[in-house]
Amino acid sequence: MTSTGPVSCTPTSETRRNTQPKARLPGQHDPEPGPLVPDAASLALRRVHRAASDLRRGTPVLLRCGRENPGSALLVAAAETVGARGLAELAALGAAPALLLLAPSRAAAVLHRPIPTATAAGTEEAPVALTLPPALLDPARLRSLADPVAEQLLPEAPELAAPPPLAFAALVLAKLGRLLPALVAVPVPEARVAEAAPLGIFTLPAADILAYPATAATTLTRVAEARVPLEDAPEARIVAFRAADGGIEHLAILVGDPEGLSAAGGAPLTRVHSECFTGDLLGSLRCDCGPQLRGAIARMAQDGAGVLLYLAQEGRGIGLVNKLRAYTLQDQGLDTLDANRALGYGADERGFLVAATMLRQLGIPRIRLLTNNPDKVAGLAACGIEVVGREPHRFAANGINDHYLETKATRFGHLLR
Ligand SMILES: Nc1nc2c(ncn2[C@@H]2O[C@H](COP(=O)(O)OP(=O)(O)OP(=O)(O)O)[C@@H](O)[C@H]2O)c(=O)[nH]1
Ligand SMILES: [Zn+2]
Repeated sequence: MTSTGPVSCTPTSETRRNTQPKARLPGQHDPEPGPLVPDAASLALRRVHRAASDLRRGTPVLLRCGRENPGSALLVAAAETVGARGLAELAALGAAPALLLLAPSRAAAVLHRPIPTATAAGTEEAPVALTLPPALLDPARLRSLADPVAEQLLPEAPELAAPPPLAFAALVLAKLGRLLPALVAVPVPEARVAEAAPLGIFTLPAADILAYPATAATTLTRVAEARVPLEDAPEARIVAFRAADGGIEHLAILVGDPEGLSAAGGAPLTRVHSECFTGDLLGSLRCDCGPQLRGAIARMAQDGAGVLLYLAQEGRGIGLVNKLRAYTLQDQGLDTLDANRALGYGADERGFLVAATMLRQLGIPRIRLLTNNPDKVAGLAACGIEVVGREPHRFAANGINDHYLETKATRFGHLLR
Protein backbone atom coordinates (compact mmCIF):
# COMPACT_ATOMS: atom_id res chain seq x y z
CA MET A 1 0.00 0.00 0.00
CA THR A 2 1.31 3.44 -0.88
CA SER A 3 0.70 6.10 1.72
CA THR A 4 -1.09 9.16 0.41
CA GLY A 5 0.65 11.41 2.92
CA PRO A 6 0.47 12.34 6.54
CA VAL A 7 -2.90 13.13 8.04
CA SER A 8 -3.39 16.54 9.50
CA CYS A 9 -6.30 18.60 10.62
CA THR A 10 -5.84 21.13 7.86
CA PRO A 11 -5.73 20.85 4.07
CA THR A 12 -2.44 19.86 2.49
CA SER A 13 -2.17 23.25 0.82
CA GLU A 14 -1.98 25.06 4.09
CA THR A 15 0.99 26.49 5.89
CA ARG A 16 1.75 25.31 9.38
CA ARG A 17 2.87 28.88 10.12
CA ASN A 18 -0.33 30.83 10.35
CA THR A 19 0.91 34.37 10.31
CA GLN A 20 -2.54 35.86 10.08
CA PRO A 21 -4.19 37.85 12.83
CA LYS A 22 -6.80 35.89 14.71
CA ALA A 23 -10.07 35.34 12.85
CA ARG A 24 -13.50 35.89 14.39
CA LEU A 25 -14.47 32.92 16.49
CA PRO A 26 -17.01 30.52 14.98
CA GLY A 27 -20.48 31.70 15.76
CA GLN A 28 -19.32 35.16 16.66
CA HIS A 29 -21.12 37.80 14.63
CA ASP A 30 -20.02 41.10 13.21
CA PRO A 31 -19.86 43.86 15.79
CA GLU A 32 -22.52 46.57 15.74
CA PRO A 33 -22.35 48.45 12.44
CA GLY A 34 -19.95 51.33 12.96
CA PRO A 35 -17.07 52.70 10.97
CA LEU A 36 -16.40 50.31 8.07
CA VAL A 37 -13.22 48.66 9.34
CA PRO A 38 -13.28 44.95 8.45
CA ASP A 39 -11.11 42.75 10.64
CA ALA A 40 -7.72 41.67 9.33
CA ALA A 41 -8.78 38.06 8.72
CA SER A 42 -11.73 39.11 6.54
CA LEU A 43 -9.49 41.42 4.56
CA ALA A 44 -7.00 38.61 3.99
CA LEU A 45 -9.78 36.26 2.80
CA ARG A 46 -11.05 38.95 0.47
CA ARG A 47 -7.61 39.47 -1.04
CA VAL A 48 -7.18 35.76 -1.72
CA HIS A 49 -10.62 35.53 -3.34
CA ARG A 50 -9.88 38.49 -5.55
CA ALA A 51 -6.49 37.04 -6.56
CA ALA A 52 -7.93 33.57 -7.31
CA SER A 53 -10.67 35.16 -9.44
CA ASP A 54 -8.07 37.16 -11.35
CA LEU A 55 -6.12 33.99 -12.09
CA ARG A 56 -9.30 32.31 -13.27
CA ARG A 57 -9.89 35.20 -15.69
CA GLY A 58 -6.34 35.01 -17.08
CA THR A 59 -5.18 38.17 -15.29
CA PRO A 60 -1.76 38.10 -13.57
CA VAL A 61 -1.45 38.79 -9.83
CA LEU A 62 1.56 39.97 -7.87
CA LEU A 63 2.63 38.07 -4.75
CA ARG A 64 4.69 39.92 -2.13
CA CYS A 65 6.80 38.43 0.59
CA GLY A 66 6.41 38.92 4.28
CA ARG A 67 9.13 39.42 6.82
CA GLU A 68 11.25 36.34 5.85
CA ASN A 69 12.10 37.53 2.36
CA PRO A 70 11.61 41.26 2.10
CA GLY A 71 11.85 42.56 -1.39
CA SER A 72 10.67 39.42 -3.18
CA ALA A 73 7.80 39.90 -5.58
CA LEU A 74 6.53 37.33 -8.06
CA LEU A 75 4.10 38.09 -10.86
CA VAL A 76 2.12 34.98 -11.82
CA ALA A 77 -0.62 33.98 -14.24
CA ALA A 78 -2.37 30.63 -14.60
CA ALA A 79 -1.00 28.67 -17.55
CA GLU A 80 -4.52 27.38 -18.14
CA THR A 81 -6.15 30.77 -18.61
CA VAL A 82 -3.50 33.36 -19.50
CA GLY A 83 -3.90 35.10 -22.85
CA ALA A 84 -1.77 37.43 -24.96
CA ARG A 85 -2.51 40.45 -22.77
CA GLY A 86 -1.51 38.69 -19.54
CA LEU A 87 1.70 37.46 -21.15
CA ALA A 88 2.49 41.00 -22.31
CA GLU A 89 2.01 42.26 -18.74
CA LEU A 90 4.36 39.58 -17.43
CA ALA A 91 6.96 40.56 -20.03
CA ALA A 92 6.58 44.26 -19.23
CA LEU A 93 7.21 43.92 -15.49
CA GLY A 94 9.40 40.82 -15.24
CA ALA A 95 13.13 40.96 -14.54
CA ALA A 96 14.11 37.59 -15.88
CA PRO A 97 12.97 35.01 -18.46
CA ALA A 98 9.53 33.66 -17.68
CA LEU A 99 9.32 30.45 -15.70
CA LEU A 100 6.69 27.74 -15.64
CA LEU A 101 5.91 26.62 -12.08
CA LEU A 102 4.61 23.06 -11.79
CA ALA A 103 4.09 20.39 -9.18
CA PRO A 104 6.92 17.82 -9.43
CA SER A 105 4.53 15.13 -10.68
CA ARG A 106 3.51 17.26 -13.68
CA ALA A 107 7.08 18.52 -14.28
CA ALA A 108 8.32 14.93 -14.51
CA ALA A 109 5.80 14.24 -17.27
CA VAL A 110 6.74 17.42 -19.16
CA LEU A 111 10.47 16.66 -18.94
CA HIS A 112 10.02 12.89 -19.46
CA ARG A 113 12.15 12.09 -16.41
CA PRO A 114 11.70 11.81 -12.66
CA ILE A 115 12.26 14.99 -10.65
CA PRO A 116 13.96 14.78 -7.25
CA THR A 117 11.43 16.16 -4.79
CA ALA A 118 12.18 18.60 -2.01
CA THR A 119 9.61 19.75 0.51
CA ALA A 120 8.21 23.18 1.26
CA ALA A 121 6.22 24.42 4.24
CA GLY A 122 6.95 21.30 6.25
CA THR A 123 5.46 18.38 4.35
CA GLU A 124 4.54 19.70 0.92
CA GLU A 125 6.43 18.93 -2.24
CA ALA A 126 8.26 22.02 -3.42
CA PRO A 127 7.28 23.32 -6.87
CA VAL A 128 9.54 22.83 -9.85
CA ALA A 129 10.46 25.75 -12.12
CA LEU A 130 11.17 25.39 -15.84
CA THR A 131 12.61 28.15 -18.02
CA LEU A 132 10.20 28.93 -20.83
CA PRO A 133 11.84 29.46 -24.22
CA PRO A 134 10.12 32.21 -26.29
CA ALA A 135 8.40 29.64 -28.55
CA LEU A 136 6.45 28.33 -25.54
CA LEU A 137 5.23 31.76 -24.40
CA ASP A 138 2.03 31.22 -26.23
CA PRO A 139 -1.40 30.62 -24.62
CA ALA A 140 -2.15 27.35 -26.45
CA ARG A 141 1.29 25.89 -25.74
CA LEU A 142 1.12 26.90 -22.11
CA ARG A 143 -2.22 25.16 -21.76
CA SER A 144 -0.71 22.06 -23.26
CA LEU A 145 2.18 22.19 -20.74
CA ALA A 146 -0.27 22.59 -17.85
CA ASP A 147 -2.81 19.96 -18.84
CA PRO A 148 -1.92 16.31 -19.46
CA VAL A 149 -5.29 15.90 -21.18
CA ALA A 150 -4.45 18.60 -23.76
CA GLU A 151 -0.80 17.61 -24.19
CA GLN A 152 0.76 18.08 -27.65
CA LEU A 153 4.23 17.67 -29.08
CA LEU A 154 6.03 20.94 -28.37
CA PRO A 155 8.66 22.66 -30.52
CA GLU A 156 11.18 23.25 -27.73
CA ALA A 157 11.54 21.59 -24.35
CA PRO A 158 11.76 23.79 -21.25
CA GLU A 159 14.73 23.38 -18.89
CA LEU A 160 14.94 23.08 -15.11
CA ALA A 161 15.57 26.34 -13.24
CA ALA A 162 15.78 27.30 -9.57
CA PRO A 163 12.26 27.91 -8.17
CA PRO A 164 11.86 31.57 -7.19
CA PRO A 165 10.73 32.61 -3.70
CA LEU A 166 6.92 32.52 -3.41
CA ALA A 167 6.55 29.73 -6.00
CA PHE A 168 4.90 27.50 -3.40
CA ALA A 169 2.30 30.12 -2.43
CA ALA A 170 1.61 30.72 -6.12
CA LEU A 171 0.74 27.06 -6.71
CA VAL A 172 -1.46 27.03 -3.61
CA LEU A 173 -3.34 30.04 -5.02
CA ALA A 174 -3.95 28.23 -8.32
CA LYS A 175 -5.33 25.24 -6.39
CA LEU A 176 -7.59 27.49 -4.32
CA GLY A 177 -8.92 28.80 -7.65
CA ARG A 178 -9.51 25.14 -8.67
CA LEU A 179 -7.18 25.70 -11.61
CA LEU A 180 -4.48 23.36 -12.81
CA PRO A 181 -1.47 23.98 -10.57
CA ALA A 182 0.67 25.41 -13.36
CA LEU A 183 1.70 29.06 -13.49
CA VAL A 184 3.77 31.34 -15.68
CA ALA A 185 5.87 33.44 -13.33
CA VAL A 186 8.39 36.29 -13.44
CA PRO A 187 10.22 37.78 -10.46
CA VAL A 188 9.61 41.56 -10.30
CA PRO A 189 12.38 43.84 -9.02
CA GLU A 190 11.43 45.98 -6.03
CA ALA A 191 11.91 49.15 -8.06
CA ARG A 192 9.20 48.07 -10.51
CA VAL A 193 6.57 46.82 -8.07
CA ALA A 194 4.80 50.20 -8.13
CA GLU A 195 4.15 49.76 -11.87
CA ALA A 196 1.74 46.87 -11.21
CA ALA A 197 -1.18 48.88 -9.76
CA PRO A 198 -1.56 51.29 -12.73
CA LEU A 199 -1.84 48.21 -14.98
CA GLY A 200 -4.73 46.97 -12.80
CA ILE A 201 -2.62 44.14 -11.38
CA PHE A 202 -3.71 43.10 -7.91
CA THR A 203 -1.06 42.60 -5.22
CA LEU A 204 -1.31 40.45 -2.09
CA PRO A 205 0.98 39.01 0.59
CA ALA A 206 1.82 35.35 0.09
CA ALA A 207 1.05 34.76 3.78
CA ASP A 208 -2.64 35.47 3.08
CA ILE A 209 -2.72 32.55 0.66
CA LEU A 210 -1.01 30.13 3.01
CA ALA A 211 -3.32 31.02 5.89
CA TYR A 212 -6.49 30.90 3.76
CA PRO A 213 -7.79 27.34 4.37
CA ALA A 214 -7.58 27.62 8.16
CA THR A 215 -9.01 31.14 8.20
CA ALA A 216 -11.90 30.13 5.95
CA ALA A 217 -12.69 27.07 8.10
CA THR A 218 -12.60 28.93 11.40
CA THR A 219 -14.86 31.75 10.18
CA LEU A 220 -17.77 29.38 9.38
CA THR A 221 -21.11 30.54 10.75
CA ARG A 222 -24.63 29.08 10.63
CA VAL A 223 -26.62 31.14 8.14
CA ALA A 224 -29.84 29.22 7.48
CA GLU A 225 -31.75 26.23 8.71
CA ALA A 226 -34.91 24.45 7.59
CA ARG A 227 -36.86 21.24 8.06
CA VAL A 228 -36.53 19.12 4.89
CA PRO A 229 -38.29 15.74 5.14
CA LEU A 230 -36.33 13.20 3.10
CA GLU A 231 -37.57 10.04 1.43
CA ASP A 232 -35.38 7.91 3.70
CA ALA A 233 -35.52 10.18 6.74
CA PRO A 234 -38.75 12.14 7.21
CA GLU A 235 -37.37 13.83 10.34
CA ALA A 236 -34.54 15.76 8.72
CA ARG A 237 -33.23 19.31 8.86
CA ILE A 238 -30.58 21.08 6.80
CA VAL A 239 -28.29 23.64 8.39
CA ALA A 240 -26.14 25.79 6.08
CA PHE A 241 -22.72 27.13 7.10
CA ARG A 242 -20.97 29.99 5.32
CA ALA A 243 -17.38 31.17 5.70
CA ALA A 244 -16.33 34.81 5.72
CA ASP A 245 -14.80 34.24 2.26
CA GLY A 246 -18.29 34.10 0.71
CA GLY A 247 -17.44 30.75 -0.90
CA ILE A 248 -19.82 27.85 -1.46
CA GLU A 249 -21.72 26.87 1.69
CA HIS A 250 -21.17 23.59 3.51
CA LEU A 251 -24.31 21.79 4.72
CA ALA A 252 -25.18 19.65 7.71
CA ILE A 253 -28.09 17.25 7.26
CA LEU A 254 -29.47 16.41 10.69
CA VAL A 255 -31.53 13.27 10.97
CA GLY A 256 -33.63 13.10 14.14
CA ASP A 257 -32.03 14.99 17.02
CA PRO A 258 -28.27 14.36 17.03
CA GLU A 259 -27.71 17.59 19.00
CA GLY A 260 -29.98 16.34 21.79
CA LEU A 261 -28.23 12.97 21.77
CA SER A 262 -24.88 14.76 22.11
CA ALA A 263 -26.16 17.00 24.89
CA ALA A 264 -27.06 13.80 26.76
CA GLY A 265 -23.46 12.55 26.33
CA GLY A 266 -24.12 10.30 23.29
CA ALA A 267 -22.06 9.94 20.13
CA PRO A 268 -24.32 10.22 17.06
CA LEU A 269 -23.70 8.37 13.83
CA THR A 270 -21.84 10.85 11.61
CA ARG A 271 -20.88 10.86 7.95
CA VAL A 272 -18.39 13.33 6.48
CA HIS A 273 -19.33 13.33 2.80
CA SER A 274 -17.49 15.34 0.13
CA GLU A 275 -19.76 16.54 -2.61
CA CYS A 276 -19.79 14.58 -5.85
CA PHE A 277 -21.95 16.18 -8.52
CA THR A 278 -21.65 13.17 -10.79
CA GLY A 279 -22.31 10.49 -8.18
CA ASP A 280 -24.69 12.26 -5.78
CA LEU A 281 -26.87 14.04 -8.33
CA LEU A 282 -26.53 12.12 -11.57
CA GLY A 283 -26.07 8.60 -10.23
CA SER A 284 -22.69 8.15 -11.94
CA LEU A 285 -21.46 4.57 -11.77
CA ARG A 286 -17.78 5.63 -11.73
CA CYS A 287 -17.74 6.01 -7.95
CA ASP A 288 -19.68 4.89 -4.85
CA CYS A 289 -20.75 8.36 -3.65
CA GLY A 290 -24.46 8.13 -4.49
CA PRO A 291 -25.09 4.86 -2.59
CA GLN A 292 -22.90 6.14 0.28
CA LEU A 293 -24.93 9.36 0.54
CA ARG A 294 -28.37 7.76 0.45
CA GLY A 295 -27.17 4.78 2.49
CA ALA A 296 -25.83 7.02 5.26
CA ILE A 297 -29.10 8.92 5.58
CA ALA A 298 -31.14 5.69 5.65
CA ARG A 299 -28.83 4.25 8.30
CA MET A 300 -29.12 7.35 10.48
CA ALA A 301 -32.91 7.16 10.24
CA GLN A 302 -32.75 3.52 11.36
CA ASP A 303 -30.39 4.47 14.19
CA GLY A 304 -32.81 7.21 15.31
CA ALA A 305 -30.39 10.10 14.81
CA GLY A 306 -27.32 11.18 12.92
CA VAL A 307 -25.56 13.99 11.11
CA LEU A 308 -24.26 14.04 7.54
CA LEU A 309 -21.85 16.84 6.69
CA TYR A 310 -22.13 17.62 2.99
CA LEU A 311 -18.87 19.43 2.23
CA ALA A 312 -18.11 21.59 -0.79
CA GLN A 313 -14.95 19.60 -1.54
CA GLU A 314 -15.80 18.14 -4.95
CA GLY A 315 -13.35 15.60 -6.35
CA ARG A 316 -11.47 15.16 -3.04
CA GLY A 317 -10.88 18.90 -3.10
CA ILE A 318 -9.70 19.39 -6.71
CA GLY A 319 -13.02 20.69 -8.07
CA LEU A 320 -15.39 19.31 -10.67
CA VAL A 321 -13.48 20.49 -13.75
CA ASN A 322 -10.28 18.84 -12.59
CA LYS A 323 -12.18 15.70 -11.59
CA LEU A 324 -13.49 15.46 -15.16
CA ARG A 325 -9.90 15.82 -16.40
CA ALA A 326 -8.87 13.09 -13.96
CA TYR A 327 -11.63 10.86 -15.36
CA THR A 328 -10.23 11.33 -18.89
CA LEU A 329 -6.81 10.25 -17.61
CA GLN A 330 -8.42 7.27 -15.88
CA ASP A 331 -9.98 6.28 -19.21
CA GLN A 332 -6.43 6.34 -20.58
CA GLY A 333 -5.28 3.84 -17.93
CA LEU A 334 -4.32 5.79 -14.78
CA ASP A 335 -5.99 4.98 -11.48
CA THR A 336 -7.78 7.62 -9.38
CA LEU A 337 -4.67 8.43 -7.34
CA ASP A 338 -2.22 8.70 -10.24
CA ALA A 339 -4.70 10.76 -12.27
CA ASN A 340 -4.76 13.43 -9.53
CA ARG A 341 -0.96 13.38 -9.38
CA ALA A 342 -0.66 13.67 -13.16
CA LEU A 343 -2.68 16.89 -12.99
CA GLY A 344 -0.24 18.21 -10.37
CA TYR A 345 -2.65 17.78 -7.45
CA GLY A 346 -2.16 15.65 -4.36
CA ALA A 347 -4.02 12.34 -4.07
CA ASP A 348 -6.44 13.95 -1.62
CA GLU A 349 -6.54 17.72 -1.15
CA ARG A 350 -9.21 17.78 1.58
CA GLY A 351 -8.77 19.00 5.13
CA PHE A 352 -10.85 18.16 8.19
CA LEU A 353 -11.01 21.54 9.92
CA VAL A 354 -14.24 22.50 8.15
CA ALA A 355 -15.97 19.31 9.34
CA ALA A 356 -14.63 19.67 12.89
CA THR A 357 -15.72 23.32 13.08
CA MET A 358 -19.24 22.42 11.91
CA LEU A 359 -19.53 19.59 14.44
CA ARG A 360 -18.36 21.83 17.25
CA GLN A 361 -20.86 24.54 16.30
CA LEU A 362 -23.62 21.93 16.24
CA GLY A 363 -22.61 20.86 19.75
CA ILE A 364 -21.53 17.40 18.55
CA PRO A 365 -18.00 16.82 19.88
CA ARG A 366 -18.21 12.96 20.08
CA ILE A 367 -19.16 10.85 17.08
CA ARG A 368 -19.37 7.39 15.60
CA LEU A 369 -18.00 7.86 12.10
CA LEU A 370 -19.40 6.09 9.05
CA THR A 371 -16.36 5.60 6.82
CA ASN A 372 -13.86 3.17 5.36
CA ASN A 373 -11.18 5.86 5.22
CA PRO A 374 -8.79 5.78 8.20
CA ASP A 375 -7.52 9.28 7.28
CA LYS A 376 -10.96 10.70 8.10
CA VAL A 377 -10.84 9.18 11.59
CA ALA A 378 -7.30 10.44 12.22
CA GLY A 379 -7.98 13.85 10.63
CA LEU A 380 -11.07 14.56 12.72
CA ALA A 381 -9.30 13.39 15.87
CA ALA A 382 -6.40 15.74 15.02
CA CYS A 383 -8.97 18.56 14.86
CA GLY A 384 -10.25 17.77 18.36
CA ILE A 385 -13.31 15.63 17.57
CA GLU A 386 -13.61 12.49 19.68
CA VAL A 387 -14.25 9.58 17.32
CA VAL A 388 -15.50 6.90 19.68
CA GLY A 389 -16.03 4.36 16.91
CA ARG A 390 -15.84 3.73 13.17
CA GLU A 391 -18.67 2.06 11.29
CA PRO A 392 -17.82 0.53 7.88
CA HIS A 393 -19.65 2.12 4.94
CA ARG A 394 -19.07 -0.13 1.94
CA PHE A 395 -21.39 -0.85 -0.97
CA ALA A 396 -21.04 -3.58 -3.55
CA ALA A 397 -19.12 -2.76 -6.72
CA ASN A 398 -21.37 -2.12 -9.73
CA GLY A 399 -19.24 -3.50 -12.57
CA ILE A 400 -17.89 -0.05 -13.47
CA ASN A 401 -16.47 1.26 -10.19
CA ASP A 402 -14.70 -2.02 -9.29
CA HIS A 403 -11.21 -0.73 -10.06
CA TYR A 404 -11.94 2.57 -8.28
CA LEU A 405 -12.96 0.73 -5.10
CA GLU A 406 -9.97 -1.58 -5.38
CA THR A 407 -7.64 1.44 -5.68
CA LYS A 408 -9.17 3.00 -2.58
CA ALA A 409 -8.36 -0.20 -0.68
CA THR A 410 -4.89 -0.86 -2.07
CA ARG A 411 -3.51 2.66 -2.46
CA PHE A 412 -5.51 4.88 -0.07
CA GLY A 413 -5.55 2.27 2.69
CA HIS A 414 -9.35 2.10 2.88
CA LEU A 415 -10.51 -0.59 5.24
CA LEU A 416 -12.49 -3.44 3.76
CA ARG A 417 -14.61 -4.03 6.85
N1 LIG B 1 -10.25 13.39 -7.85
C1 LIG B 1 -11.17 12.44 -7.86
N2 LIG B 1 -12.18 12.51 -6.99
C2 LIG B 1 -13.08 11.52 -6.99
C3 LIG B 1 -13.03 10.44 -7.89
N3 LIG B 1 -14.09 9.65 -7.65
C4 LIG B 1 -14.79 10.22 -6.64
N4 LIG B 1 -14.18 11.34 -6.25
C5 LIG B 1 -14.52 12.27 -5.17
O1 LIG B 1 -14.24 11.66 -3.93
C6 LIG B 1 -15.08 12.24 -2.95
C7 LIG B 1 -15.75 11.10 -2.24
O2 LIG B 1 -15.00 10.68 -1.21
P1 LIG B 1 -15.79 10.34 0.17
O3 LIG B 1 -16.89 9.39 -0.11
O4 LIG B 1 -16.07 11.59 0.93
O5 LIG B 1 -14.71 9.70 1.04
P2 LIG B 1 -13.70 8.57 0.89
O6 LIG B 1 -12.36 9.19 1.04
O7 LIG B 1 -13.93 7.74 -0.32
O8 LIG B 1 -13.96 7.72 2.21
P3 LIG B 1 -15.29 7.02 2.73
O9 LIG B 1 -15.66 7.81 3.92
O10 LIG B 1 -14.85 5.66 3.09
O11 LIG B 1 -16.31 7.03 1.65
C8 LIG B 1 -16.07 13.10 -3.67
O12 LIG B 1 -15.70 14.48 -3.53
C9 LIG B 1 -15.96 12.66 -5.11
O13 LIG B 1 -16.22 13.71 -6.04
C10 LIG B 1 -11.95 10.39 -8.80
O14 LIG B 1 -11.78 9.47 -9.58
N5 LIG B 1 -11.05 11.41 -8.76
ZN1 LIG C 1 -18.40 10.30 -6.54
